[in-house]
Amino acid sequence: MALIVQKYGGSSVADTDSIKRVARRIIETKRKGNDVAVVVSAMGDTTDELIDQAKEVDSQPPARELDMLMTAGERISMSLLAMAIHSQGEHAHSFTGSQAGFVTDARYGAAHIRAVKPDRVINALHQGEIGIVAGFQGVNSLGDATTLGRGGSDTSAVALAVALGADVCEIYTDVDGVFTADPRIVPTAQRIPSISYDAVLEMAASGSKVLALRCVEYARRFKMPIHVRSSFSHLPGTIVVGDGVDANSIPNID
Ligand SMILES: Nc1ncnc2c1ncn2[C@@H]1O[C@H](COP(=O)(O)OP(=O)(O)O)[C@@H](O)[C@H]1O
Ligand SMILES: N[C@@H](CC(=O)OP(=O)(O)O)C(=O)O
Repeated sequence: MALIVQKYGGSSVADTDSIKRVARRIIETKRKGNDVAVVVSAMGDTTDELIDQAKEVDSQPPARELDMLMTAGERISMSLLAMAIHSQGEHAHSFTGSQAGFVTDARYGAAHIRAVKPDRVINALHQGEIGIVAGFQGVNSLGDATTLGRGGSDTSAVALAVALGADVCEIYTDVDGVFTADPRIVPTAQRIPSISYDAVLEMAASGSKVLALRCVEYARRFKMPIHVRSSFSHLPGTIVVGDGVDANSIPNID
């Protein structure tokens, strides 16, 4: 079967009921016979709330401390998700960005991934477990926690998918894929069934926030297929691949 990386954004894990729902979805993919590694974002607006709290105690928080604080959001969701999976009868093991081998440069708040060495995630998969990785974070050469910039979990997911040699990186969100415009603002927007990296990069560059720009650049560089879909439905979503690649060749599209 396939090796699938699934990323669940904050909108998909906004509360504990949502975390249970996402756990069911992950287990469904695993029980179809796939190996599954998951990247998870902080619950709902947690990252914004953490930043607000930082500013309440220090109007100019040191970047190192702000990153230390922000990485806590994803640690909450990753461990709750591992527990929800456990309670539904499967084995899961959660990892911080550092534990999952995300080595970055030292730019707090806007760190760039230098290397991904996910040995512990690979071991978990070999044990038949589901690996859960905190998105949006890594560790610098000083051993300090770093964050990748807002929306950085998409990039974490593609980078993990590339490092694991996954067959597809599925990005789960709260809309049914990539649309011609933001479907929450433009009700007549149409879902795009499949789209090239270049076309989605143009959309991201012109302000569409459905996928982070760096995540698409990373996917294009390593030819990693991305499947954008809703965690609230089983509708087909949007496949993002290079020109000439058959979108139907991507696993787990039903
Ligand atoms: N072209 C587009 N297609 C789909 N969604 C879009 C588009 N442009 C903007 N969006 C918005 O992106 C949102 C999903 O991104 P985001 O809120 O960051 O989700 P997540 O928490 O899953 O990362 C959707 O709710 C939608 O309003
Ligand atoms: N939690 C981080 C990282 C992230 O990517 O979140 P989301 O996947 O919910 O956009 C942020 O809010 O920026």
